[in-house]
Amino acid sequence: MPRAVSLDQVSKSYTQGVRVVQRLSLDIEPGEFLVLLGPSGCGKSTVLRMIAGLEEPTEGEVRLDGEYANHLAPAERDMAMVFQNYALYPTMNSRANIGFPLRIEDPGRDPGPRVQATARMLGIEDLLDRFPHQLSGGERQRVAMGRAIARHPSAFLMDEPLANLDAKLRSHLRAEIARLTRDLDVTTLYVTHDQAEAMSLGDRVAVLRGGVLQQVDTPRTVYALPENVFVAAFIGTPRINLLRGVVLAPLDGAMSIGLGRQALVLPEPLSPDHRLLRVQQGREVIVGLRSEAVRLARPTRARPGEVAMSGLVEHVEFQGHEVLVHLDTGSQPALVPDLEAPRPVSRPGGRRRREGGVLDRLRGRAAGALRAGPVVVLEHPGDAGPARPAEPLSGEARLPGDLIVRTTPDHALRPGMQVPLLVDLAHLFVFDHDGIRISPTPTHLPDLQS
Ligand SMILES: Nc1ncnc2c1ncn2[C@@H]1O[C@H](COP(=O)(O)OP(=O)(O)OP(=O)(O)O)[C@@H](O)[C@H]1O
Repeated sequence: MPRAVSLDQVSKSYTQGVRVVQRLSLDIEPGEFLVLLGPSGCGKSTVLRMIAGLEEPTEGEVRLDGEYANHLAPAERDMAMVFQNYALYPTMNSRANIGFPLRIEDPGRDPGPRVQATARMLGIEDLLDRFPHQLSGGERQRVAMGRAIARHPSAFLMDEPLANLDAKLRSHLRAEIARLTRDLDVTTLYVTHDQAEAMSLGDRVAVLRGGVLQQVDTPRTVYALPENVFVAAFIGTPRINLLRGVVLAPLDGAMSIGLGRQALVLPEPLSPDHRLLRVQQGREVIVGLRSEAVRLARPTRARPGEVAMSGLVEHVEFQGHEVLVHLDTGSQPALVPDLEAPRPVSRPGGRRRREGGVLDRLRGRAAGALRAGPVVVLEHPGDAGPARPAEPLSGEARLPGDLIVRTTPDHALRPGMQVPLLVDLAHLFVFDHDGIRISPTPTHLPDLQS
């Protein structure tokens, strides 16, 4: 039977006063494939290890099928773990590696038939007599999977199992893991920092930042309705364009969002989401435009809901089937500091290291504004001392230009060209200065009690 796994207000501190996981609540349904996604050091493995019983929560409850389980030893939890480094016994061949947990579980029983059936399922029958050093990385990971599957556990806990493999093998094994877990009808918690992996595997994706859960939902929803700017920036390639804007809502004129030298004029009649932006009049916001929200086309080609802008080509990135055009539109990018930075979320003595005056003030103001905790992203380079570039996401460096647009390779584009753009306002995200989504309307309103 697949297991229900619940975390209720779980926190973990390794050092007094430093919580690497903060009041995390999460319910994983029996048979569900849930991916825990976040940058390095955000506490993903710690969560997995607490569920496995390898770490004890400092506060809160782990429940298995609704039963309190904090005190249960790993062996009593009926779960199997698969790690990034395979963790195979070097002196045992694949047959013995896969059969090992079966022999521990029931020394009197011959593990042979179960090992053989597992190997057949994974297509590794011809590898059974080989030792780990005689296997490639992908083959080793298959054997490690076999060892986890053979026991017929009620849950799989996978910690970046594909991280050491090349891209092609990764995508192949990803499909295999999806098929296997579906066929075996087993609850799976899968840890990764690779958003593409998370999106392709998960029934739901839980995004963690600094030990705090930001959002948990289906891949489609976290992409289409990110609750805050961190989730928006972490999910999707190329990374969402985030621009600093100001809401302009004159009583006697059209509403617009000023973006430096240009403005997005919101078409009349205003949509319900855009109407709600009126209360932000005069306030600084963050505008999020995924690359599919903007296209290179003349104003005369505008479809309903599209508004015109223009941009100066700064850099053209040829990718074969498409081209990424980096443009200067005269706006300022909103940076997302610590997107990738591993760091403790609090320090002994209570206060965090000072990272910049405005940033700290905003972070304080945002505290408690969202169940996920503070998500402050609007950086004022002028106020915060020397400007710090945003941390690159998964190696993706932010190249010149404030807007990246995807287009087909048949456009002859060169740096220095001024090009017309159409922005589809149906794909416009607006986040407030604390980084919380205000348009489309948030699904979770701030909890004023907390
Ligand atoms: N045993 C430990 N003792 C002290 N600190 C620890 C211990 N294990 C983890 N940490 C710290 O806890 C934080 C979260 O670590 P964790 O391994 O859970 O993150 P992660 O998101 O899985 O990172 P990665 O993707 O890099 O593996 C990090 O700051 C890490 O240094």
